[in-house]
Order: sequence, then C-alpha cells, then structure tokens
Amino acid sequence: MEYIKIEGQFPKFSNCAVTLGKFDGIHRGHRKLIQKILEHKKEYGTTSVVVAFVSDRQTILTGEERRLLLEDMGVDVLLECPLNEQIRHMKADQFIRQILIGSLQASFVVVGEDYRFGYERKGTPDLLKKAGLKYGYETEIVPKEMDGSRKISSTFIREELKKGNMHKISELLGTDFFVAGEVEHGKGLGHKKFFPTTNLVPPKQKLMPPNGVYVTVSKFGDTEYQGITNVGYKPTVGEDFLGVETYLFDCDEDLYGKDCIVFFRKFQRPEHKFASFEALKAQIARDIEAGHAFFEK
Ligand SMILES: Cc1cc2nc3c(=O)[nH]c(=O)nc-3n(C[C@H](O)[C@H](O)[C@H](O)COP(=O)(O)O)c2cc1C
Ligand SMILES: Nc1ncnc2c1ncn2[C@@H]1O[C@H](COP(=O)(O)OP(=O)(O)OP(=O)(O)O)[C@@H](O)[C@H]1O
Repeated sequence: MEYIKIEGQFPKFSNCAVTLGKFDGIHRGHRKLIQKILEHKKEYGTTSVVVAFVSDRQTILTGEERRLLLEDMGVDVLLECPLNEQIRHMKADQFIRQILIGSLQASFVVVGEDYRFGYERKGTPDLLKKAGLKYGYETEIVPKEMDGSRKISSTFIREELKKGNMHKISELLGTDFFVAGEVEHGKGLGHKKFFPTTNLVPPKQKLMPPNGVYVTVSKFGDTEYQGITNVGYKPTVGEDFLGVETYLFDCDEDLYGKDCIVFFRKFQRPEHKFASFEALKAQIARDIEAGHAFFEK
C-alpha cells in the first residue's frame, strides 16, 4: 500500500475508486465503504484510495495501526490529510473539482449517507452525486450500518471504550480493539519477582480503555498467545508512562524487540495499588486463573 501524508498539494493519480472520511477506528460501517472500493478495483481495475482526514485529537487507532489495517485489507493508497485551515475552508465544489477530479481523477466515489465535507459542512452525498453526473464519476451512497437502533460511529466506539466495554467494541469494530507496537523492556521486576511479561507503550495519541486488567490475545506474526494484560501506570511500583503489560500463557520465548498486536477481549478488573508485592503477586495469579477460565468457556 502506498501511504502519503498530504503536506501541501494532493498527489496526482488516475482512475481512482475513492472513499472519504476520518476513518478513526475502522468500524463495520467503514469496512462496508472500503469493501465497495475494493470491489470496484476488482471489477474495473481502478486504484482503491482511502482519503482520511486527521486532526490532532486522540484516536482509537494510531496512524500506524490504521496503515497496518488498511494494508491488510488490500487498499492501494492511503492519503492522510490534516484537517488544517486550508482544508476546513475549502468549499465543497472546490474540493470535488480540485481533489476528486483534478488530483485523483475519480471514477467512483463512495461515502456514508450522512457524510458531510467542505466549508460549513455544505458538501453532501447528494452534491457528490450531482457533480458525478457532470464530471463523469459514479457515486455510491451507503446506508448507515446499525447496531440495533443506533448508527455505528467512531463517537459510539469512543463512548464504549471509556466504559471498557470490550465485547460491545468488538461487535462495533467487527474485530477486537487492539494495540500494536514493539515489545520493550520493563524494569525487569516482573521476571524476578512475578511473572515474565511483554511491555508495549502506546503513543499518547492512542485512546485507551480504562486502566485495569484485560483478557487478551497477543499476535506475533502468525503466532498467537492467549494472555492477561495490565493497562496502566502500575501504581504498586509506580511508573511514569502508561504501559500495556501482558503475561502470555504457555510462552517461554524471548520476545523483546518483536512486533506485537494485543487484542482486547474482556475487562477483568480495575488496576489497584497493592500494599505489598506479595499481595499483587497473589492477585495476578487469580487474574491468570480468570483468563484461563475465559478461554475455556
Ligand atoms: C495481569 C497483571 C495484572 C497487574 N495488575 C497490577 C495492579 O493491579 N497494580 C499494579 O500496581 N501493577 C499491576 N501489574 C503490574 C506489575 O506491577 C508489574 O508486572 C511488575 O511491577 C513488573 O513490572 P516490570 O515488568 O516493568 O518490571 C499487573 C501486571 C499483570 C501482568
Ligand atoms: N455506520 C456507518 N455505516 C456506513 N458508513 C458509515 C458509517 N459510519 C461512517 N460511515 C461513513 O464512513 C466514512 C468515514 O466516516 P467518519 O470516520 O468520518 O465518521 P464516523 O465513523 O461517523 O465518526 P464520528 O463519530 O467521529 O463522526 C464517511 O463516508 C461516513 O459517512
């Protein structure tokens, strides 16, 4: 996949199947749109392009995680465009002419039914459709993917993430919430005093569920390990950064420096400050038991 961070002008492409939005999280609704551009590519040989508008607020997926996911899905080009003043002030018809037609030579554009773009959010799916008739591209407007009576959206997922409702989040995303990163060294206390663990440090940009213990699955390439993960600052020992620390079941490999993806299945309990290492160790043993019980179910 070609990844381009827009810093000024959009690059030139031709014959593109394009979808537009913020694409934070890549939920089931987003997947439908992406599937449409991939199908169009398969049928007509277009270049599948995701245009993702990014701001500097915290996100469900980091930029890197989104790249991994879209690449995995088979998208050809990801154009990451900062929501700066220039873009915010661009009128909808100018966006269509300059970017969709001028830069991307779009032949297919797909958006959700309530998508808005351009200055004062005046750009609508209907406007895209009308312009398509004039400029010769096809438009597909996708009905909102629902969860019961509520539309699936990144906002909905953010709310559930705050509550640590990992099961609901998996339903909305169509996959488990995950953290991707390289395994780092902890203080090494885990190894000496407790259990061996893998440590990831998510960037501050990443929205995380509440600090606490989660049942997880960690992936290293094609190898998967079930495990139990603590998210937080380890108040018993005191850490000054938020870590994602996992005890992997049935693993005695040295995984330092390896790329890892931790998939969150279930919230188990909040993080506590324990009076002694012994008390923490006893609790971690119970967490591990609860993790095993979850997977045996
Ligand atoms: C399943 C699990 C649960 C944990 N729960 C807590 C907790 O509630 N409070 C806490 O202070 N640390 C908790 N920890 C973190 C331990 O304090 C940590 O493993 C230990 O300090 C070793 O850290 P190190 O590998 O960075 O040396 C937990 C770790 C694991 C793997
Ligand atoms: N549930 C959905 N079903 C179908 N399409 C959707 C759905 N949600 C969003 N889309 C479409 O996906 C594209 C990207 O959506 P975007 O990420 O901007 O919004 P969102 O997921 O609703 O997030 P937020 O809650 O932050 O507005 C847009 O074209 C949007 O209309």
